[in-house]
Amino acid sequence: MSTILDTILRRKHEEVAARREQVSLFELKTRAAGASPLRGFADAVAAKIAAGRAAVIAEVKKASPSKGVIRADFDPAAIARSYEAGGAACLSVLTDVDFFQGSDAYLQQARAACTLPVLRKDFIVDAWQLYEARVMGADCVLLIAAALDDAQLSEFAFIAAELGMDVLLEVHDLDELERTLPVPARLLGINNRNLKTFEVSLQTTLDLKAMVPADRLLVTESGILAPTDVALMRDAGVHAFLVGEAFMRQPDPGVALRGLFDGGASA
Ligand SMILES: O=C(O)c1ccccc1NCC(=O)[C@H](O)[C@H](O)COP(=O)(O)O
Repeated sequence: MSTILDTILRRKHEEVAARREQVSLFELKTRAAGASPLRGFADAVAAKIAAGRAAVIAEVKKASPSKGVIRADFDPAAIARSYEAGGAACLSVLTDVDFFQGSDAYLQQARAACTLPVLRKDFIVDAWQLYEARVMGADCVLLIAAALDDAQLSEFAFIAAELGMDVLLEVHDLDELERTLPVPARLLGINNRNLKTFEVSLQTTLDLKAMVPADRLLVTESGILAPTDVALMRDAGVHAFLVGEAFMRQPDPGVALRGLFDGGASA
């Protein structure tokens, strides 16, 4: 049976094929060489943790396949400024159009409005998208183990590194975690959301945590909604968080960030 992830990936291949018709890889590589200077994404996460704080990767997310529209009044620049004031380490900006109502322009607007490093949150299925990510200003890209084979994971991580970008490698189960062990990436995300069923369980991070190599920065992703969720993770030694919905549903996302991470402990 086809899952939502299968549907997203099928559509993403079509979308990238259409985009490649518009801009050649050669042209994109030329543009990438002149892209805006990199902001160290993994360094920003590591710095927060080294200071004893939670490292919050705050997501700019208008809608999702599981929840529909999350934030109708959507101003990426204002959200980015609010997140920076609220103490975020980094931003994550959805650029997928069809399933998340995201946009490349949203990433550019958010990044231009603050000094934070930015993750391009999308479904990377083709190396071409890595150059595209750098051209639009991304400092980090997401590589989802469930969406890529072993060779692609290694090749895409290598190209991202050549472009100077950090990689957030995302896994959801032990098999995926083991597949990522040979892949060079500082950030290892454990997604609490099963992308095939939408089921969310924070237990996913707690179960896999012990198998994550000590040299990776572990990021817990999805379903962090309450201070008790933050405390559960921090007590288990997890100090980096990717959070979207909990902030996007509040009038001021940066104030919500401070509230969720204990009145300023993340700032
Ligand atoms: O959010 C979804 O519904 C979704 C569905 C299918 C694939 C990916 C999906 N989300 C991507 C994410 O991983 C989250 O946006 C991110 O971790 C933040 O999660 P949350 O704090 O629960 O908004």
